[in-house]
Amino acid sequence: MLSAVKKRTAQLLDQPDEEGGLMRTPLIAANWKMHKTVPEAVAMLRDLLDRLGGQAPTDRRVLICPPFTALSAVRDVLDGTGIFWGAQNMHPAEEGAFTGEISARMLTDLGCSYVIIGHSERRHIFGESDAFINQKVHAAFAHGLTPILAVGEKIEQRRAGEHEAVVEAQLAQGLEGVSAEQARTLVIAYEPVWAIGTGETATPEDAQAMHAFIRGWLAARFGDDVAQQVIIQYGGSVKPNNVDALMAQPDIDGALVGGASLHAESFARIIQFQ
Ligand SMILES: O=C[C@H](O)COP(=O)(O)O
Repeated sequence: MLSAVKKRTAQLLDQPDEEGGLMRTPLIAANWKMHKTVPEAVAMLRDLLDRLGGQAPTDRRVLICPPFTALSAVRDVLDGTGIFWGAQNMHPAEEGAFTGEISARMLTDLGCSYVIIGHSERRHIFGESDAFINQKVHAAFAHGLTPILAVGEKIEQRRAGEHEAVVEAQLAQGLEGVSAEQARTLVIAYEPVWAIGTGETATPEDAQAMHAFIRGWLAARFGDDVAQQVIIQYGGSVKPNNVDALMAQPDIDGALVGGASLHAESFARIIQFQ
């Protein structure tokens, strides 16, 4: 039945649709990575809000993940606008001698709703393991943060036909010990590593195929009803000129946007996908 699941946009967030079915509210997220000072962050968001008429759209969810240093200022600008803010990473411990790290408590103290966990740059540049990522997922849930678990294969793994196996292993290990009730609120971001920051996007069909595979895995692990509620974002060179085709795919429920989220004009257009 999963192939029959249609993405539906809601007039009111998180409400059952008119058919009594489950719906997935699209989630468009900005991952600013290591970009923007506080004044730059504030200026971009004011520009973005102007372009959106001062408020988040009601039929899709918008999330900004700035660097830690800008979170407080981002909260001050976004509070009351309906746009969410979150973090790009966190440490799984409550607190302690972890120089340079940030805990879930610190993020919720700043009003964060989401945290990106297991981004490929954390996995491949900073050597984060699936076991460590799994600890972060549990810590996020324990503090009421929604984890955005990022998964995706490298180009050599795709060429070798290993992409589904790679993603399956990342899901299985990253979600070890997660309950069905927790999984219901989860976000997965599929980001093929070869498409990140390269301008090379997966075709809508290739992305859809992997998203359907991920939803099938979630259904087998947590049940169909849970799988139908999980938001699965695509990330990797999402731009104004390709977002519509990507978002038209039935299992692509949102976008995790890097480069094109840094500028108000391009990010506003992505938010306003058709
Ligand atoms: O988290 C975002 C992704 O890494 C995508 O980045 P990109 O849009 O610059 O390719």
